[in-house]
Amino acid sequence: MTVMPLLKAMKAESTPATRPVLRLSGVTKAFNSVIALDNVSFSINPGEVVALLGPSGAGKSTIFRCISRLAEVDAGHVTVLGQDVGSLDRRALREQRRAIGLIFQQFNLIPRLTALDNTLSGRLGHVSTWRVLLRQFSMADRQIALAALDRVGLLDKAYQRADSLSGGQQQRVAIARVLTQQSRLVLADEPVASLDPASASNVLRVLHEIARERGIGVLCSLHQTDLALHYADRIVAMRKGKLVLDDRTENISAEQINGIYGEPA
Ligand SMILES: Nc1ncnc2c1ncn2[C@@H]1O[C@H](COP(=O)(O)OP(=O)(O)OP(=O)(O)O)[C@@H](O)[C@H]1O
Repeated sequence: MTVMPLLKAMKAESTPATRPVLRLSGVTKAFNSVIALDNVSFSINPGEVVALLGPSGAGKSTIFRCISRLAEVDAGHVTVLGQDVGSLDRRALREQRRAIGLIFQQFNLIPRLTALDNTLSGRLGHVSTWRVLLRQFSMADRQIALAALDRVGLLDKAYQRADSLSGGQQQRVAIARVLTQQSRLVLADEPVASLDPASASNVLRVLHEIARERGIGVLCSLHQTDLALHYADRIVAMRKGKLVLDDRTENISAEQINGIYGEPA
């Protein structure tokens, strides 16, 4: 099968469900005397890009950690793809973590591997671990990965080492990996913080497009409010552990945005 028909087939099978892919209900988390999250509730629907804003120390990283249960909540619930994260046993938690696509500020690619091999590592949840370790991927897996690289505009770089790519290109490989993983929820922790403005826009545009196309819900922490207003469907803003704004981007004024960062947190 060539790359394009496979890409269409992947689109067809990923019909968006209607229930939220992520829901936080009354999530509270304290570290000793510091209340990092104070009764935080919001949800993300399939196909929706939600920008998570807030000054340093507002609680953004803690939200990511509670979603992947790297931190246990003190109260409230986190529901990922319909499952209460807190109720999962170790095996179910491992499976759920594999279903969540992760995009980090520092790309987290394996530098000496090609763009294609890095993209193929997104098949980890779909094929046995030994196949991944020995890089024994089937032709179908390779086609899925090549289609994903094509989608992010990097098919011509498939056999180039990751460390020879620009930052923006590496981040697009990370998006291709998420596509190959066929995740329905993507957590992007400051994905464009280390990119120049043009590359940052390009990465967020691709992220927004694939969210729409595949019905993927994206939670993306950002420090650049202009990019959030341009590429996010909704903005969720935190301040001192409290959720202070949750609205569609088109309803949000410059004043509201400035208010998030107004005084030091
Ligand atoms: N492991 C920890 N131990 C103690 N305090 C913590 C821990 N993790 C976070 N905190 C505190 O919880 C609060 C929220 O921190 P968090 O890292 O979630 O903020 P943030 O919005 O991600 O900030 P930044 O934008 O700087 O990354 C801060 O006051 C922080 O000092």
